[in-house]
Amino acid sequence: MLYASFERKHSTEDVLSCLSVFPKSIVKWLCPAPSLLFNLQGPDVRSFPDFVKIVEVGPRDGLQNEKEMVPTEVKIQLIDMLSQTGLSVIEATSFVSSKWVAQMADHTEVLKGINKLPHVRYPVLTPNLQGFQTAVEAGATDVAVFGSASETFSKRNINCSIEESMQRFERVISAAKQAGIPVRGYVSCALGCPFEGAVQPTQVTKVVKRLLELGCYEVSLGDTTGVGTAGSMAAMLHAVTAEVPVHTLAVHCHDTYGQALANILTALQMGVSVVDSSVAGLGGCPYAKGASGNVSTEDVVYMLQGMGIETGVDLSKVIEAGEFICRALNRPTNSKVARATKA
Ligand SMILES: CC(C)(COP(=O)([O-])OP(=O)([O-])OC[C@H]1O[C@@H](n2cnc3c(N)ncnc32)[C@H](O)[C@@H]1OP(=O)([O-])[O-])[C@@H](O)C(=O)NCCC(=O)NCCSC(=O)C[C@@](C)(O)CC(=O)[O-]
Repeated sequence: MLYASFERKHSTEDVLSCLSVFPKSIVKWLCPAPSLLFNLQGPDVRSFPDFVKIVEVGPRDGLQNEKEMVPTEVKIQLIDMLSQTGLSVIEATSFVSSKWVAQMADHTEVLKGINKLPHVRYPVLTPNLQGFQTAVEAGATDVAVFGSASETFSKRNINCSIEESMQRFERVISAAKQAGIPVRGYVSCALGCPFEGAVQPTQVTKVVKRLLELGCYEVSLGDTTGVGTAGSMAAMLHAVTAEVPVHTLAVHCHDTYGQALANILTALQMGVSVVDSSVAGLGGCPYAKGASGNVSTEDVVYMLQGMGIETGVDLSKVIEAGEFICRALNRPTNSKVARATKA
């Protein structure tokens, strides 16, 4: 493992120079755009953060793709178990149309049924004003809007163009401001689109800037189908952080191609300190066929612990929550750490 001998106190330059001893052929194999990653200099290179905020998206992103309806009480118990792990943000559900995502139709019951702890935030997805209003009636105090860097994905996922989505979000954000509710933003397809293929970093930057200008406090960059590599993550973040402060960004990596941890590590190296993940690696997007789950929370916490980076999260309790939901869904965990721990 390339980063096995890394200690947080080593400078990024040390790590990069250590990596450069690998033969070019291995480097090429590891990363299709090694020159970008290994030539990071100046503002791109930062020291790793001392603390990483983990945004748990399992109850929403993890469960939304389940074909069989997951009982509402199972969703509630999962969120209540996750609330006991030290996580400070748990995305609870989404107020989308049940004709589009039937699995989230019990959003109100879920949000009302969970035992909300004062130190935990429970954001919910709200694609439009209608969703926002229903969410507020159900007691939401934190919401998220979700856009895309790809026109085709925007149309398939939320039935409108990117420009139309921004107009919808403007209305949501304006209503949220009046209600004193913070709004997070997502940009899907930040590293590639299942319909259009490559997505230009300049296009991602444009959508991120727009969401921040509208009033989102943070924008999560979604590798929706997990096609990204350390090279494309570095290239995209290089472009985005040239235009917006890095502390306003989060990464949201699906692990379809097994690249998620490497991509997260690259993002941390470039100053990102907010990481989305899903307990047991559950999930996938119903409008991105073939996309597997998010990176598992267990694997992210394990990696960060090994690097001496604080998360405030108790790994064993997350593993317990993962075991609970995998039992309920009758399937094995996608977390390698959970599997290894059990073995
Ligand atoms: C956005 C809409 C609603 C537009 O859907 P639409 O059909 O264009 O909406 P509309 O405004 O034309 O209204 C049509 C009907 O939907 C109803 N409607 C309208 N809005 C709502 C609402 N909020 N909640 C409930 N019902 C709603 C509305 O009342 C009406 O009902 P009818 O008169 O026909 O009975 C739809 O496309 C939708 O719900 N899409 C959600 C898709 C989704 O949830 N995708 C997964 C989440 S995104 C994701 O996973 C990616 C992410 C965030 O994780 C990051 C990453 O990995 O990249």
